[in-house]
Amino acid sequence: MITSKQFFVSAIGTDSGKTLISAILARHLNADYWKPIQAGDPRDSEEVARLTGNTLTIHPERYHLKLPASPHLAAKEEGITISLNDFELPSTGNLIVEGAGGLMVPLNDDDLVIDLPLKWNMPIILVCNIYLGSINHSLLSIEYLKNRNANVAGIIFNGPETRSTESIIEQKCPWPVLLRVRKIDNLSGQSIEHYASQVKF
Ligand SMILES: Nc1ncnc2c1ncn2[C@@H]1O[C@H](COP(=O)(O)OP(=O)(O)OP(=O)(O)O)[C@@H](O)[C@H]1O
Ligand SMILES: C[C@H](N)[C@H](N)CCCCCC(=O)O
Ligand SMILES: [Mg+2]
Repeated sequence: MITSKQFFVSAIGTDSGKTLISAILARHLNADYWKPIQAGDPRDSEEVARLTGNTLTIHPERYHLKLPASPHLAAKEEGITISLNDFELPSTGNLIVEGAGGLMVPLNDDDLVIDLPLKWNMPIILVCNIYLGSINHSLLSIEYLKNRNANVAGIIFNGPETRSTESIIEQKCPWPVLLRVRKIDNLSGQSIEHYASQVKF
């Protein structure tokens, strides 16, 4: 029996590199890509298509909201209430699903981004980008994943090599580091290939 590999990519915050890392993971697994909720433009789906040379299947967003904001707010602006029941996982093999912002970003008054992978029992990959303040944001996210008893495949560091930051997060994190992505000067298919060959699973 062939088992598919499906992961939900979340992060310690927005603008953390989830889209870039989703492209790397999708390339590594030859997986489809799906961004269920896009708030604002440009669309992450277009960036993943560009970075992977239009070779992968990209599933259409369930919501493409105009306002570049938290989904609960962007939806409210358009008179929409997002419900967890609105989302149906694409029926496919390997799949990378990208969240919006971080784990606790609200979809509506009750549900959060993390409720999507929990509903699907989909392993989460947490992107920890590196900046002053990211130790706290990473450890809070890790504690919250534990608190929600989430199925977590591992974490990925994104940013300048900072051993002191990475080692304290690794010490306190029960899941493995799957990849370390450094600043890429010209974001291209080639850089995606380079990192895709380094993913540890
Ligand atoms: N390692 C890196 N090297 C160069 N640029 C990067 C790197 N990581 C992220 N970026 C750039 O930083 C910006 C934010 O990254 P990205 O769009 O992937 O964040 P995100 O987590 O997907 O945000 P969102 O929550 O909106 O989906 C983008 O312009 C991206 O190309
Ligand atoms: C618009 C942005 N690029 C993301 N798609 C949504 C980020 C929501 C962040 C909400 C928050 O944590 O304050
Ligand atoms: Mg993104």
